[in-house]
Amino acid sequence: MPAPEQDIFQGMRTRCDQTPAWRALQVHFEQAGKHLDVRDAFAADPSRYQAFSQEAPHVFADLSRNRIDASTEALLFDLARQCGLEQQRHAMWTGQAINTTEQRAVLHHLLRQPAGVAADSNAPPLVAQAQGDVHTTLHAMLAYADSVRQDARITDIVSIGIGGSGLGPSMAVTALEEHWQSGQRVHFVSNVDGLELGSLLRRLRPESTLFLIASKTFTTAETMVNAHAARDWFLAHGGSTDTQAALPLARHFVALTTNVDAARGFGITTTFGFWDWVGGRFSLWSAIGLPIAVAVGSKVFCQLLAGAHAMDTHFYSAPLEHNLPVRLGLLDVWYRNFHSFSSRCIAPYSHGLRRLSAYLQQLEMESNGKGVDWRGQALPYATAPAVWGEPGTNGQHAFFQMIHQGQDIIPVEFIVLRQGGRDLPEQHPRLVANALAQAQALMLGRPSCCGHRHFSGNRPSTVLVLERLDATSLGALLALYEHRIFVSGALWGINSFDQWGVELGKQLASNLEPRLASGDVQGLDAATAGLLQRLRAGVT
Ligand SMILES: O=P(O)(O)OC[C@H]1O[C@](O)(CO)[C@@H](O)[C@@H]1O
Repeated sequence: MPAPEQDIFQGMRTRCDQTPAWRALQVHFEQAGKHLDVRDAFAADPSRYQAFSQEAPHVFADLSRNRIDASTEALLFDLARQCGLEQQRHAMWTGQAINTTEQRAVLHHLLRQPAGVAADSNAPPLVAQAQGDVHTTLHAMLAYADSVRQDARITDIVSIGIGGSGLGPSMAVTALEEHWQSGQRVHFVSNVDGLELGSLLRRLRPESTLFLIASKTFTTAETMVNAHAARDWFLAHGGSTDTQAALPLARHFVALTTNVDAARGFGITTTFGFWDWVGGRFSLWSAIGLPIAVAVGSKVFCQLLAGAHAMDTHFYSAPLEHNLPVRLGLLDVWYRNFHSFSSRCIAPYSHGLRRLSAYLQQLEMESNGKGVDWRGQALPYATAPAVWGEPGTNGQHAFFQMIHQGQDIIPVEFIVLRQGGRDLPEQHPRLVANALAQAQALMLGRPSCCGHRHFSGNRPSTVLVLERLDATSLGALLALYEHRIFVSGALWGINSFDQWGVELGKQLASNLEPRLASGDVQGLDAATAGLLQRLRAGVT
């Protein structure tokens, strides 16, 4: 941790609970906020829908069914200003090392910035250097992606990576299915459970398979185990480490990593790199996005970047009062810290967005699931909610019962497309009607009925509207979520860009794996020892 005198946030950042606005919000919540009924608010204000709608690039948001009014939002904007949100945003944008526990800048927005934009005059030299490196790597990666798409010998691309090195690319490739045109199949392997890779390898031929090993560090245990298993399979089926051989490993394995040396040690000669200022969960825009570019082609990949850049510009330049990531991030703080809502449901009414919740779980919970502030001091308030969901309408027939009538209030985020996809377009209105009906039912309820048919209503939801599910809209939507998470993290005073919480489990797993073979339980707690003895029968 940096010593206090090195605190780069000195004078720029105040923790939310130490501001006058926080205390004003507490009073407002007790006196008005917790009693707000959205139905009454609509009755009192015919322009509520307009007042709580927000246009942003490629995304329209209806916030009107949330438990807020103009005075709530005004206090939340005060809170943002008193916490130094604008200064923190500027610090991120200009390349200050705001990831203080790892001493790193946070510059994923540069990955989608067009070439030729001048760096801020206050930015450290790293930024101008990074801008050049980004475009050099992007051109090389896109040229390679297009060459793979034209290579008739390659039928299957297998991307091996986990967390940020898997979730984003697999979600985006799934979402952009209508753009797959090359006829090649793109597979994603994350789990160290041999079933995932093993069942896939049974269907592949080494001469027509390209493996992309996606790992920022090139040390993540699951990815390395799977990469070595793929390598063993390749070599056992006619492949060779000799670059002159008929089936050279060097042509069928490519690395997407910041650790070029480790990739070389693995036998890989083609590496697309990125930089320590790209966090894993923010990396789909970098070389980690190569599987996306291979699936949809360079042109569509550039549209994804352009959509995200449009949202970046909005986030950086729109006044807080008209800034969609800011309004959503503030709503998240309001719900988590004043209403004590502990989860948020993501309900994309789009089959293409079926992997979005899984992606957002890492983005939000790994970023903001923290218990200490940037100085390492314990927080007296809650941070990230649990984020979960399923595409509509499937969720309606699974867990929406609880959202309508359960004891917990769970804000829902509906994501709705104005235009459906090319398949069975006549079904799209039914999908849209269901999304609208759910939001309507949550708000209106059916208070006149009692017993089992009683719906209390006043259950909050947000509706995000995209014109259609294309690369531009997707890029904007994902950047919206990235920035919204930045906003709530900035107010909570946490480091949204590290992930120390995953370290302990990794260390313990590497200690336990050899014990499963040896049966040595010395020094283990009784529960782990007991289970290890029970489970080792299956692994020896
Ligand atoms: O890309 P790598 O280095 O393999 O890491 C994969 C994932 O592991 C984590 O470090 C921890 O789960 C994530 O933050 C990251 O996205």
